[in-house]
Amino acid sequence: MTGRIVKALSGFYYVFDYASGNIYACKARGVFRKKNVHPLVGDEAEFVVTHEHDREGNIEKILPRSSAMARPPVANCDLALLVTSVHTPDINFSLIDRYLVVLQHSGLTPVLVFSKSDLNTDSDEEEIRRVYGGSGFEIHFISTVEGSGIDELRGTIEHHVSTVAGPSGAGKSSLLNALTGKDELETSRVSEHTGRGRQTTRHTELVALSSDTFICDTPGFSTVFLPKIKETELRDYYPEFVKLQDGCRFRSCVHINEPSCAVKDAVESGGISRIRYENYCRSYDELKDINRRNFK
Ligand SMILES: Nc1nc2c(ncn2[C@@H]2O[C@H](COP(=O)(O)OP(=O)(O)OP(=O)(O)O)[C@@H](O)[C@H]2O)c(=O)[nH]1
Ligand SMILES: [Zn+2]
Repeated sequence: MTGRIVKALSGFYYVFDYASGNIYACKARGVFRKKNVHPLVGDEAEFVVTHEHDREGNIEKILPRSSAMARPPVANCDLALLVTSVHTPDINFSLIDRYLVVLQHSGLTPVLVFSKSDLNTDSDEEEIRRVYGGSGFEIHFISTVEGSGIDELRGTIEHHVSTVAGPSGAGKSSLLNALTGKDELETSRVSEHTGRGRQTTRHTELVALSSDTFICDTPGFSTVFLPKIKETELRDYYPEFVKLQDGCRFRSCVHINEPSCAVKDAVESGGISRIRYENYCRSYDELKDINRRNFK
């Protein structure tokens, strides 16, 4: 049988069986011993059922991973819902643009989710579309208070393993609750050992929304440092720049001081958002600085 590990706790791996939708509590001794593989939440596993009645089994094999993140520790995630509000807290374009670089560098496809749309004016949303409309990233406006935009987002994450990222107070937990139908994912659970008190350390779980749609219940990427890349690579993380770069005179153009630069021309003519471009220049300088210091 084949399924996906949705939880790891106290030596058991909980495997969601693709065929039945049942969850089996599995041991993975053979996998450890023979292959020295440490299964992760998100891994796809071949397993055998040892006790059908108790839904217990044994993992025989971990299928090849396409990716693995550190925080939260999840394998095979491919989409990141980047949740930010326009008001309360106020939008921070520079932070969003850094997130977009970090998420792509981690191998995730970012989806821009602007939360709390019940607080937005029409002109707020027009501005967002002016800044990100050309970026190629998918844009959603949602409100968990009004329940708007949630169904469209459900369509976007279908057939994917998604994680939620974004700054504090953006509405990540509220969105997770709306998508999973669970209440208060974030409320600390009562300790199973003592039966009292509040567990502060949480374990990461994937919630199965269908047999091939999973979402990680622990928001990730709470801090965003630019990845360790060369400053000349940064341009590759701005899809709207990549689209135009063949029009630059120099193939190595980083769109800053070079003459005949199609990206700079597009900023002047309004085809590329000046906000995006200025954030790019700032991050470029920052990376250049870091790389120069590390080289000395
Ligand atoms: N007006 C409005 N408020 C919302 C909406 N969604 C969430 N909020 C409020 O925004 C605040 C933060 O929401 P959370 O879901 O806890 O945000 P979070 O991103 O998980 O926050 P952290 O745990 O700090 O990272 C709460 O007071 C929510 O009630 C929304 O759609 N509209
Ligand atoms: Zn250029």
